[in-house]
Amino acid sequence: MATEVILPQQHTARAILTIAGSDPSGGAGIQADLKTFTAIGVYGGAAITCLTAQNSLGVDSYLPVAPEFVTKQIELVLADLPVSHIKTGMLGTDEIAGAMAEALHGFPGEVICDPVLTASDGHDLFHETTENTGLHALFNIATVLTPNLPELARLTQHNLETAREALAAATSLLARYPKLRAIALTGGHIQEQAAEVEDFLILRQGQGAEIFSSKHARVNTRNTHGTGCTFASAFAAYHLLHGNDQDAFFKAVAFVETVLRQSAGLVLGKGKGPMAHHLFRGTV
Ligand SMILES: Nc1ncnc2c1ncn2[C@@H]1O[C@H](COP(=O)(O)OP(=O)(O)OP(=O)(O)O)[C@@H](O)[C@H]1O
Ligand SMILES: Cc1ncc(CO)c(N)n1
Repeated sequence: MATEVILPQQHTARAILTIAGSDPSGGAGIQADLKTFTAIGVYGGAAITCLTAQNSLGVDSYLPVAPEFVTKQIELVLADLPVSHIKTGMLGTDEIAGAMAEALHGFPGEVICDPVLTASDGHDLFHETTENTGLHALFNIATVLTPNLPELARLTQHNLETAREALAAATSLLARYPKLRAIALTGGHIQEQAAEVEDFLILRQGQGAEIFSSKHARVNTRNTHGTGCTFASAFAAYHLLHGNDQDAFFKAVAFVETVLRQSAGLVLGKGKGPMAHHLFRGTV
Protein backbone atom coordinates (compact mmCIF):
# COMPACT_ATOMS: atom_id res chain seq x y z
CA MET A 1 0.00 0.00 0.00
CA ALA A 2 1.34 3.44 -0.91
CA THR A 3 2.20 5.73 2.00
CA GLU A 4 0.61 9.15 1.91
CA VAL A 5 3.18 11.97 1.81
CA ILE A 6 2.15 15.12 3.64
CA LEU A 7 4.28 18.14 2.76
CA PRO A 8 4.88 20.71 5.50
CA GLN A 9 3.85 24.08 4.14
CA GLN A 10 7.29 25.75 4.28
CA HIS A 11 8.66 23.18 1.86
CA THR A 12 6.44 24.35 -0.96
CA ALA A 13 6.49 28.04 -0.10
CA ARG A 14 10.14 28.96 -0.66
CA ALA A 15 13.22 27.77 -2.47
CA ILE A 16 17.00 28.19 -2.45
CA LEU A 17 18.99 28.93 -5.58
CA THR A 18 22.63 27.84 -5.52
CA ILE A 19 24.90 29.64 -7.98
CA ALA A 20 28.12 27.62 -8.12
CA GLY A 21 30.39 25.31 -10.08
CA SER A 22 29.61 21.77 -11.17
CA ASP A 23 31.62 18.83 -9.78
CA PRO A 24 31.02 15.78 -12.01
CA SER A 25 32.18 13.43 -9.23
CA GLY A 26 29.24 14.66 -7.14
CA GLY A 27 31.16 15.47 -3.95
CA ALA A 28 31.30 19.27 -4.05
CA GLY A 29 29.78 22.18 -5.99
CA ILE A 30 26.13 22.30 -7.07
CA GLN A 31 25.86 18.52 -6.72
CA ALA A 32 26.72 18.70 -3.00
CA ASP A 33 24.48 21.75 -2.60
CA LEU A 34 21.41 20.07 -4.12
CA LYS A 35 21.98 16.86 -2.13
CA THR A 36 22.20 18.94 1.06
CA PHE A 37 18.98 20.83 0.31
CA THR A 38 17.19 17.56 -0.42
CA ALA A 39 18.52 15.82 2.71
CA ILE A 40 17.31 18.74 4.85
CA GLY A 41 13.99 18.96 3.02
CA VAL A 42 14.18 22.24 1.11
CA TYR A 43 13.61 22.74 -2.63
CA GLY A 44 16.73 23.84 -4.53
CA GLY A 45 17.55 25.14 -7.99
CA ALA A 46 21.07 25.48 -9.41
CA ALA A 47 22.62 28.03 -11.79
CA ILE A 48 26.07 27.00 -13.02
CA THR A 49 29.07 29.36 -13.05
CA CYS A 50 31.74 26.90 -14.21
CA LEU A 51 32.15 23.34 -15.35
CA THR A 52 35.00 21.63 -13.54
CA ALA A 53 36.81 18.43 -14.48
CA GLN A 54 37.64 16.81 -11.14
CA ASN A 55 37.29 13.70 -9.07
CA SER A 56 38.16 12.64 -5.53
CA LEU A 57 41.88 12.88 -6.40
CA GLY A 58 41.70 16.57 -7.24
CA VAL A 59 40.73 19.28 -9.72
CA ASP A 60 42.14 18.94 -13.23
CA SER A 61 40.78 22.15 -14.79
CA TYR A 62 37.68 24.31 -15.18
CA LEU A 63 35.70 26.04 -17.90
CA PRO A 64 33.88 29.24 -16.93
CA VAL A 65 30.38 29.81 -18.32
CA ALA A 66 29.95 33.10 -20.25
CA PRO A 67 28.94 35.78 -17.67
CA GLU A 68 25.82 36.75 -19.73
CA PHE A 69 24.69 33.14 -19.60
CA VAL A 70 25.14 33.03 -15.81
CA THR A 71 22.97 36.18 -15.67
CA LYS A 72 20.31 34.56 -17.89
CA GLN A 73 20.08 31.46 -15.65
CA ILE A 74 19.66 33.62 -12.53
CA GLU A 75 17.11 35.96 -14.08
CA LEU A 76 14.91 33.16 -15.40
CA VAL A 77 14.88 31.30 -12.07
CA LEU A 78 14.21 34.43 -10.02
CA ALA A 79 11.39 35.42 -12.38
CA ASP A 80 9.70 32.08 -11.79
CA LEU A 81 10.48 30.33 -8.50
CA PRO A 82 9.75 31.68 -4.99
CA VAL A 83 13.45 32.03 -4.13
CA SER A 84 14.02 33.44 -0.64
CA HIS A 85 17.68 32.36 -0.27
CA ILE A 86 20.65 32.50 -2.64
CA LYS A 87 23.75 30.43 -1.86
CA THR A 88 26.88 31.13 -3.90
CA GLY A 89 29.92 28.88 -4.30
CA MET A 90 32.71 28.69 -6.90
CA LEU A 91 32.72 31.84 -9.07
CA GLY A 92 35.64 31.05 -11.39
CA THR A 93 36.29 34.59 -12.60
CA ASP A 94 35.80 38.11 -11.31
CA GLU A 95 33.61 38.86 -14.38
CA ILE A 96 31.21 36.09 -13.33
CA ALA A 97 31.14 37.45 -9.76
CA GLY A 98 30.30 40.89 -11.19
CA ALA A 99 27.52 39.49 -13.40
CA MET A 100 26.06 37.69 -10.37
CA ALA A 101 26.17 40.86 -8.26
CA GLU A 102 24.32 42.74 -11.01
CA ALA A 103 21.71 40.02 -11.49
CA LEU A 104 21.10 39.89 -7.73
CA HIS A 105 20.94 43.67 -7.28
CA GLY A 106 17.71 44.47 -5.42
CA PHE A 107 17.13 40.81 -4.45
CA PRO A 108 15.25 41.15 -1.14
CA GLY A 109 16.20 37.81 0.45
CA GLU A 110 19.29 36.21 1.95
CA VAL A 111 22.56 36.03 -0.01
CA ILE A 112 24.85 33.47 1.63
CA CYS A 113 28.29 33.51 -0.04
CA ASP A 114 30.78 30.71 0.36
CA PRO A 115 33.93 32.42 -0.93
CA VAL A 116 35.39 29.39 -2.70
CA LEU A 117 38.87 30.46 -3.83
CA THR A 118 41.02 27.33 -3.76
CA ALA A 119 40.20 23.61 -3.81
CA SER A 120 41.58 21.48 -0.97
CA ASP A 121 44.26 20.08 -3.35
CA GLY A 122 45.47 23.66 -3.88
CA HIS A 123 43.94 24.15 -7.36
CA ASP A 124 42.89 27.77 -7.83
CA LEU A 125 39.11 28.11 -8.35
CA PHE A 126 38.95 31.90 -8.66
CA HIS A 127 40.93 33.89 -11.21
CA GLU A 128 41.71 37.13 -9.37
CA THR A 129 42.14 40.57 -10.93
CA THR A 130 44.09 43.40 -9.28
CA GLU A 131 40.91 45.08 -8.05
CA ASN A 132 38.53 42.09 -7.74
CA THR A 133 35.69 44.52 -8.50
CA GLY A 134 33.12 41.78 -9.15
CA LEU A 135 33.97 39.89 -5.95
CA HIS A 136 33.63 43.07 -3.86
CA ALA A 137 30.32 43.91 -5.59
CA LEU A 138 29.02 40.45 -4.65
CA PHE A 139 30.17 40.79 -1.03
CA ASN A 140 28.46 44.19 -0.94
CA ILE A 141 25.09 42.49 -1.35
CA ALA A 142 25.91 39.41 0.77
CA THR A 143 24.15 38.89 4.10
CA VAL A 144 26.37 35.99 5.31
CA LEU A 145 29.88 34.78 4.35
CA THR A 146 31.14 31.27 5.13
CA PRO A 147 34.95 31.28 4.64
CA ASN A 148 37.36 28.64 5.87
CA LEU A 149 40.72 29.69 7.34
CA PRO A 150 42.75 29.91 4.07
CA GLU A 151 39.90 31.81 2.37
CA LEU A 152 39.69 34.30 5.24
CA ALA A 153 43.47 34.74 5.11
CA ARG A 154 43.38 35.43 1.35
CA LEU A 155 40.42 37.85 1.65
CA THR A 156 41.97 39.85 4.47
CA GLN A 157 45.58 39.44 3.22
CA HIS A 158 46.72 38.30 6.65
CA ASN A 159 48.75 35.30 7.61
CA LEU A 160 46.30 33.46 9.91
CA GLU A 161 47.11 30.45 12.04
CA THR A 162 45.24 30.59 15.32
CA ALA A 163 41.53 30.94 16.07
CA ARG A 164 42.29 34.21 17.85
CA GLU A 165 43.93 35.70 14.74
CA ALA A 166 41.10 34.39 12.55
CA LEU A 167 38.40 35.92 14.75
CA ALA A 168 40.07 39.35 14.63
CA ALA A 169 40.33 39.10 10.83
CA ALA A 170 36.69 37.97 10.50
CA THR A 171 35.50 40.88 12.65
CA SER A 172 37.36 43.34 10.42
CA LEU A 173 35.93 41.69 7.28
CA LEU A 174 32.42 41.96 8.73
CA ALA A 175 32.87 45.71 9.20
CA ARG A 176 33.88 46.15 5.54
CA TYR A 177 30.57 45.22 3.87
CA PRO A 178 27.34 47.07 4.80
CA LYS A 179 24.73 44.30 4.35
CA LEU A 180 26.85 41.60 5.93
CA ARG A 181 25.19 40.43 9.15
CA ALA A 182 27.32 37.41 9.97
CA ILE A 183 30.43 35.43 9.12
CA ALA A 184 30.38 31.69 9.74
CA LEU A 185 34.06 30.74 9.92
CA THR A 186 34.54 27.02 9.41
CA GLY A 187 37.33 25.49 11.45
CA GLY A 188 38.36 22.38 9.52
CA HIS A 189 41.76 23.99 8.77
CA ILE A 190 42.39 25.56 12.18
CA GLN A 191 44.80 23.33 14.12
CA GLU A 192 44.32 20.44 11.70
CA GLN A 193 46.09 17.97 14.00
CA ALA A 194 43.77 18.67 16.96
CA ALA A 195 41.25 16.06 18.12
CA GLU A 196 38.42 18.61 17.99
CA VAL A 197 37.12 21.00 15.33
CA GLU A 198 35.68 24.38 16.28
CA ASP A 199 33.49 26.51 13.99
CA PHE A 200 32.63 30.13 14.76
CA LEU A 201 29.70 32.46 14.10
CA ILE A 202 30.64 36.14 14.19
CA LEU A 203 27.47 38.23 14.36
CA ARG A 204 27.40 41.98 13.81
CA GLN A 205 26.36 43.69 17.03
CA GLY A 206 26.33 47.50 16.81
CA GLN A 207 29.90 48.63 16.04
CA GLY A 208 31.37 45.32 17.21
CA ALA A 209 30.60 41.63 17.00
CA GLU A 210 29.20 38.82 19.12
CA ILE A 211 30.92 35.47 18.76
CA PHE A 212 29.42 31.99 19.13
CA SER A 213 31.31 28.75 18.67
CA SER A 214 30.60 25.07 18.30
CA LYS A 215 33.22 22.47 19.14
CA HIS A 216 32.96 18.79 18.29
CA ALA A 217 35.20 15.78 17.86
CA ARG A 218 37.11 15.61 14.57
CA VAL A 219 35.73 12.63 12.63
CA ASN A 220 38.50 10.26 11.61
CA THR A 221 37.67 9.95 7.90
CA ARG A 222 39.18 10.70 4.52
CA ASN A 223 35.71 11.43 3.08
CA THR A 224 35.87 15.20 3.50
CA HIS A 225 35.48 16.28 -0.14
CA GLY A 226 32.77 18.97 -0.23
CA THR A 227 32.45 19.74 3.50
CA GLY A 228 32.65 23.50 2.84
CA CYS A 229 29.93 23.45 0.13
CA THR A 230 27.77 21.23 2.33
CA PHE A 231 28.19 23.50 5.37
CA ALA A 232 27.20 26.67 3.45
CA SER A 233 24.22 24.92 1.82
CA ALA A 234 23.06 23.50 5.16
CA PHE A 235 23.35 27.00 6.68
CA ALA A 236 21.14 28.38 3.87
CA ALA A 237 18.60 25.53 4.18
CA TYR A 238 18.29 25.79 7.97
CA HIS A 239 18.09 29.57 7.71
CA LEU A 240 15.16 29.15 5.34
CA LEU A 241 13.45 26.77 7.77
CA HIS A 242 14.23 28.57 11.04
CA GLY A 243 14.76 32.20 10.03
CA ASN A 244 17.78 33.08 12.17
CA ASP A 245 21.57 32.89 12.02
CA GLN A 246 22.20 31.05 15.29
CA ASP A 247 19.86 28.14 14.51
CA ALA A 248 21.22 28.02 10.96
CA PHE A 249 24.82 27.89 12.25
CA PHE A 250 24.42 25.29 15.01
CA LYS A 251 22.23 23.05 12.85
CA ALA A 252 24.58 23.30 9.86
CA VAL A 253 27.54 22.28 12.07
CA ALA A 254 25.53 19.34 13.44
CA PHE A 255 24.39 18.32 9.94
CA VAL A 256 27.95 18.22 8.56
CA GLU A 257 29.23 16.31 11.59
CA THR A 258 26.38 13.78 11.40
CA VAL A 259 26.84 13.18 7.67
CA LEU A 260 30.64 12.92 8.06
CA ARG A 261 30.14 10.29 10.75
CA GLN A 262 27.62 8.37 8.67
CA SER A 263 29.99 8.53 5.65
CA ALA A 264 33.15 7.44 7.47
CA GLY A 265 32.96 3.84 6.25
CA LEU A 266 32.02 4.70 2.67
CA VAL A 267 34.49 3.60 0.03
CA LEU A 268 33.89 5.78 -3.03
CA GLY A 269 36.73 7.16 -5.11
CA LYS A 270 40.48 6.71 -4.87
CA GLY A 271 41.24 9.95 -3.03
CA LYS A 272 39.37 12.20 -0.58
CA GLY A 273 35.95 10.60 -0.87
CA PRO A 274 32.60 12.39 -0.90
CA MET A 275 30.17 12.75 1.98
CA ALA A 276 27.17 10.43 1.85
CA HIS A 277 24.31 12.93 1.90
CA HIS A 278 22.05 10.13 0.65
CA LEU A 279 22.51 8.22 3.91
CA PHE A 280 21.28 11.10 6.10
CA ARG A 281 18.13 10.17 7.97
CA GLY A 282 16.13 12.23 10.39
CA THR A 283 16.91 15.63 11.81
CA VAL A 284 19.69 17.41 13.70
N1 LIG B 1 37.27 15.69 10.07
C1 LIG B 1 36.23 16.45 10.41
N2 LIG B 1 35.43 16.07 11.44
C2 LIG B 1 34.35 16.79 11.80
N3 LIG B 1 33.97 17.92 11.16
C3 LIG B 1 34.73 18.35 10.13
C4 LIG B 1 35.90 17.65 9.70
N4 LIG B 1 36.44 18.33 8.63
C5 LIG B 1 35.65 19.39 8.41
N5 LIG B 1 34.62 19.41 9.32
C6 LIG B 1 33.50 20.37 9.36
O1 LIG B 1 33.13 20.64 8.02
C7 LIG B 1 32.66 21.99 7.91
C8 LIG B 1 33.48 22.70 6.82
O2 LIG B 1 34.78 22.89 7.33
P1 LIG B 1 36.10 23.22 6.54
O3 LIG B 1 36.75 24.38 7.22
O4 LIG B 1 36.91 21.98 6.43
O5 LIG B 1 35.53 23.64 5.12
P2 LIG B 1 36.29 23.77 3.74
O6 LIG B 1 37.76 23.84 3.96
O7 LIG B 1 35.67 24.91 3.03
O8 LIG B 1 35.93 22.43 3.01
P3 LIG B 1 36.45 21.92 1.58
O9 LIG B 1 37.39 20.77 1.90
O10 LIG B 1 35.20 21.47 0.92
O11 LIG B 1 37.13 23.08 0.88
C9 LIG B 1 32.83 22.60 9.30
O12 LIG B 1 31.58 22.53 9.98
C10 LIG B 1 33.87 21.71 9.98
O13 LIG B 1 33.70 21.65 11.39
C1 LIG C 1 32.72 22.92 -8.17
C2 LIG C 1 33.50 22.97 -6.89
N1 LIG C 1 33.13 23.87 -5.95
C3 LIG C 1 33.82 23.92 -4.78
C4 LIG C 1 34.87 23.08 -4.53
C5 LIG C 1 35.64 23.16 -3.22
O1 LIG C 1 35.45 22.04 -2.46
C6 LIG C 1 35.21 22.13 -5.54
N2 LIG C 1 36.23 21.25 -5.37
N3 LIG C 1 34.50 22.12 -6.70
